[in-house]
Amino acid sequence: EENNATGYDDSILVIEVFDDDEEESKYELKETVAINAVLRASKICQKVFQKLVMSDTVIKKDRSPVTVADFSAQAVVNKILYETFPNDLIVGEEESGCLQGDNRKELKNKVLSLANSVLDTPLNDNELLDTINRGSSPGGSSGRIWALDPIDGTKGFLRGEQFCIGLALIIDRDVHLGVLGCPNLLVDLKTPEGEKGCLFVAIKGKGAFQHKFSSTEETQIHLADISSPSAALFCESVVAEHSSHGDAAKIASFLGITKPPLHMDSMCKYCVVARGDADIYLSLPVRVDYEENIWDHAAGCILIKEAGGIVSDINNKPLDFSLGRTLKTNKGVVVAHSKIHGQVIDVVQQLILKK
Ligand SMILES: Nc1ncnc2c1ncn2[C@@H]1O[C@H](COP(=O)(O)OS(=O)(=O)O)[C@@H](OP(=O)(O)O)[C@H]1O
Ligand SMILES: [Mg+2]
Ligand SMILES: [Mg+2]
Ligand SMILES: [Mg+2]
Repeated sequence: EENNATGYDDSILVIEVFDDDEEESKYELKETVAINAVLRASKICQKVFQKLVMSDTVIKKDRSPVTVADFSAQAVVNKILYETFPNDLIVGEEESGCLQGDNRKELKNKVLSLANSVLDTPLNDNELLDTINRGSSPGGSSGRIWALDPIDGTKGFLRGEQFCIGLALIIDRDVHLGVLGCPNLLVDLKTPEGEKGCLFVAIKGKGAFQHKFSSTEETQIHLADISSPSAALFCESVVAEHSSHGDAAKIASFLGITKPPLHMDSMCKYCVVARGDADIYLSLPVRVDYEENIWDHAAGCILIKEAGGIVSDINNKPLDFSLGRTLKTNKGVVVAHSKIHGQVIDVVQQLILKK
């Protein structure tokens, strides 16, 4: 009934939201809260997609798109985190600037009713912007910091392709938890007509797991066992401005890779590598001045580590999540099974660093 204001369709809700008080839950509080928040945000994205109109998307200062779904997903996750962990910091991608001003009232109202359509305790008009802006923490090297991408791969979302809701908990510079909701990702890539909607959970020292949105049953996931990079399937961004497709093609050819790359938006790339559907993920700098954001990598990074892989930058340095909102000392990302990561890095260094 809360949806009347938006007219958004509530009939495509397939997610069975994890219950906070589910007794047999094997997850700790921080894990249950993060899963619950990501599933509710995923639900918003699923139900809004069919109804999106042009005016639901705004172009930000950096010329990237943001939609009502990104804002309401961030509001929902921030609200749920704050209810249980009021002292934790949040580094979230979005801020409320675009929702302010008289000409943005309609947009703001849509964001509010969408958020409230999945929240148990609704936000009021005055709370919305502050709740979104709770994601403005500068980050840093101590304490509990959540890294949130309310929609990673907004361009993929708008195309009806891959995107994800990414949430990670960083404690004293180390990622302890990663939760990724991928509403458009096939549960099994080999069954294209099959079910879509996957939730990934990685807990430091405990492994990486996948759930279907339609069930709370989990399966542990691992990278595919691979001994030679030549047999690898590699994935990279759809968007050539985000990752150099030319450099990736050269690296692949040097490694003897013959399979064409899998183009996919968002941290879904980390997910498909983590569960063994692809073997390598390359994000290769296009611009020297671009700093990667922590919310674009933190959840994916722990997922890969817990599934048996290695994540580094192109210089083979681990990603450093303790330096603020961006990965100031890292360039690009190279993900692969621990057995072949070294070989991939060797070729990356020969080809990219010497150009
Ligand atoms: N220049 C540049 N270089 C690298 N990455 C960039 C760049 N510009 C943007 N972004 C971020 O890429 C996020 C989407 O990921 P993609 O799957 O398109 O690309 S990538 O694999 O991360 O390169 C996308 O995240 P969302 O904005 O959440 O969609 C951007 O934060
Ligand atoms: Mg964005
Ligand atoms: Mg992103
Ligand atoms: Mg985003």
